[in-house]
Amino acid sequence: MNIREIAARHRLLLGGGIVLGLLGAAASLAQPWLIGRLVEAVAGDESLAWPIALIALMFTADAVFAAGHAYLIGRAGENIVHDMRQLLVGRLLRADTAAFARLDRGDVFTRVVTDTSSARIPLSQALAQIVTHGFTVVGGMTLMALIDWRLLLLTVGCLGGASLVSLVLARRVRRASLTNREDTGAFGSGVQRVMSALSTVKAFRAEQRESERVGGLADTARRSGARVHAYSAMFTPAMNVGTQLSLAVVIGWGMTRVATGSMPLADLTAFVMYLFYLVSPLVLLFLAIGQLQQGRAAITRVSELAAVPQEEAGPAEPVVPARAPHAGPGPAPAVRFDHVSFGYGEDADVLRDVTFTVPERGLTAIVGPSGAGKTTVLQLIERFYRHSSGTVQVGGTDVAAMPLDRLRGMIGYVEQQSSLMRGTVRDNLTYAAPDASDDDIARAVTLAGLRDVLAALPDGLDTELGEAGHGLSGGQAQRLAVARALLTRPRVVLLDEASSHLDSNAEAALRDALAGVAADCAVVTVAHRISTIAEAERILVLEDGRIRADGTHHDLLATDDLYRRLVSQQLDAVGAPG
Ligand SMILES: Nc1ncnc2c1ncn2[C@@H]1O[C@H](COP(=O)(O)OP(=O)(O)OP(=O)(O)O)[C@@H](O)[C@H]1O
Repeated sequence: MNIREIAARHRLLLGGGIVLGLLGAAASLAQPWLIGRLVEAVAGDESLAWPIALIALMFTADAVFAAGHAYLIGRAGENIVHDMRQLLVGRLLRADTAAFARLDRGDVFTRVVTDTSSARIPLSQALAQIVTHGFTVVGGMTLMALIDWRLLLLTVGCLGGASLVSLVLARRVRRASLTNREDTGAFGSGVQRVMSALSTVKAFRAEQRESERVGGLADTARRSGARVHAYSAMFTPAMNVGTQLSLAVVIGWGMTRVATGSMPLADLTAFVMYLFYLVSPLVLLFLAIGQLQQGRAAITRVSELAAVPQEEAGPAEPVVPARAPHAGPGPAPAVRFDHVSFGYGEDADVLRDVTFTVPERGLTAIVGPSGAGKTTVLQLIERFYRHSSGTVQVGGTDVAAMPLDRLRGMIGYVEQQSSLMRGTVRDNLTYAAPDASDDDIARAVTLAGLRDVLAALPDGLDTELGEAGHGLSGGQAQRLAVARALLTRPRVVLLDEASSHLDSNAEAALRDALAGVAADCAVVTVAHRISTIAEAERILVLEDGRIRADGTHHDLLATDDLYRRLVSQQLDAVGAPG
């Protein structure tokens, strides 16, 4: 679905609004003509009751239709904004991981919140105004031509010049407002950037520098916004000059003709009234053209974001391979990599010809120097990225042949950085299983070694956490993330251990938790701590994107230099034998 289809979905409301607008315009166009008849009735000493009653009826109809028009168009506009926002949020949540990573968060925020609001204007308000005011202008001019075409030519001559100036201004407004939208997006990005790293800003005493930098962005947005207002502000005066000029000319020449008897006074009165009635729709028509131009810039920005590449959802049902993928005895391995290679974008491969198997149960640790590709392995299991060659299997099935939803339902992922959200501990814990029973929650909490932590919190499970789990220590947050991953009883738990060191109590709690979990399912952990490494039944040593060695802690200590080095670095870091 694209933006125009969204607008088309609300065509009934829009159409209804436009019809009411046209009826209102017709009612207002009838008024000068009726006033002309009133002047005739006064001059002819006829009854005034009918002309006055009709004029009152037209005023009332005009007001009622105008109110109905504004309501229906406003409502259609809000519906369009809502649908655009839903479309964008849906597409962002299902965006391809690599494409999403390239987006600027602040700019995305501006597009979803502000640009959707502006994009509604050309699709509802400006569109309706162009139709109804266009009708009033054309209708008014036709009636004026019927009264006196020579006076109309004079009027068009005076107003035409002003209209040309307004059209030029409309184009300038569009360009200025596009720049202003970009500047506002840049300001949003600047704010987002500092807000997401506020403690870094404080720790490096960069408050003043950042405040000047973000202030500079706000100033750029102010200046381009002022330019939009400067051009917009010239619209009405430009039209006013045209109107005043045409009024002076029409009254001057018209009165001369009335004096010579070649034009009835009633016709001149009606003509001058049409001229007055025409000015406001004409100004609004040009303003609507300006708004249309401004809104087109917003539609472009919304459409660009809606085109963000989407993650492939995989087949609706698992594809049954011709040959059973797992031919060996016993249950299928939890995870299997078979000659897998992968690179981010055009860059060189980060993983090269990686082959390993993770058994159905137990703890498998992945170790290796920084940048070796450990986190990337976990991300390929989750299918955040597609590997370029080889096969990745989870539970004996190729991940490419599985519906994405089912694949991720089999996995519990604990990220390296705190992945908690603002909300209560319970909200965070039950994120993947909102209907989890109290028993299931208690089990996950116990397995993750969180019972004592929860007991010490002021409101237990209902304690409110701040942004990114603010209110818990790093170790507690990590164990809460483990409990969350366990709640759905996944087949495979992926844990990306933070490289920072927890205190020894927290470390022991996490180690016990992992041992408990690994008795039930497969745990694959990127391990930095010697305590985790030593606990693992099997260790994969990754170096520069390749599996260099695998085996138990003791085997590897005896056979692999890099492993010995990694372990001794860890021992140095913790200052105690593992
Ligand atoms: N989103 C990404 N886009 C491009 N390159 C990336 C991306 N993520 C990681 N890389 C690169 O891939 C390589 C492997 O990164 P990865 O995060 O898997 O390493 P790691 O072994 O987990 O490192 P660490 O122990 O420091 O967390 C690195 O060279 C990194 O620069």
